[in-house]
Amino acid sequence: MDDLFSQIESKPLSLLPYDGDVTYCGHLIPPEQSRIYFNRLLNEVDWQYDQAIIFGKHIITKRKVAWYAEHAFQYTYSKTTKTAKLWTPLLLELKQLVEQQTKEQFNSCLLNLYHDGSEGMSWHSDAERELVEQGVIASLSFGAKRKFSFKHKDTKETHSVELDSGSLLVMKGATQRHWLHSLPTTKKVDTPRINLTFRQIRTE
Ligand SMILES: O=C(O)CCC(=O)C(=O)O
Ligand SMILES: [Fe+2]
Repeated sequence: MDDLFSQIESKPLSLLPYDGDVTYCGHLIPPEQSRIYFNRLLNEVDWQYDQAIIFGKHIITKRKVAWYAEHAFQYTYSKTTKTAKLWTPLLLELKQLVEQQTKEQFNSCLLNLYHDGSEGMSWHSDAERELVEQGVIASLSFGAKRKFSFKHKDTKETHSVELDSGSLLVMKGATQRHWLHSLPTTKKVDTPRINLTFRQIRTE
């Protein structure tokens, strides 16, 4: 496992022209290994339908989610509070891969399971007060290739990238302050995708 990176030539691509720092590494994990990770994540993660309160209404999302961390942290978004489950060996293995590549440390991970292209995530930024300010978010994708977009909050400029299976996208610096991101829904994709966003939760 340790020499996985040295086997793969992957020059990260820089996506944003200003006000943020996003890099995309298309082939962090080779296709066959990515397929194995996808299946293991599908079977081993404790997937749940996500709940939120939006305009006072209790909503249950179509996509499934899970949240794991080094402690039973609590995290509030869309007016619902979630408690983290503790790292599993599989998630620790993926965390180690991501930490080696980014030279950063992560203490939690939010996972999303999109059953097909009819499920996505609308425009948002990840700057909840539980997160370290200007912390790094490392996003690992498996399964169906999906478009991922950024939109500047003031200029409305947009930039998109196709997130492939086994790819890593790293968002840091002022990115969350100035840019929104989304996973648009699409009729072109009829297979599932799993995404892991490794995050830095404030501990003090
Ligand atoms: O599925 C993705 O690629 C992105 C998910 C995301 O933006 C999030 O979980 O905050
Ligand atoms: Fe996000």
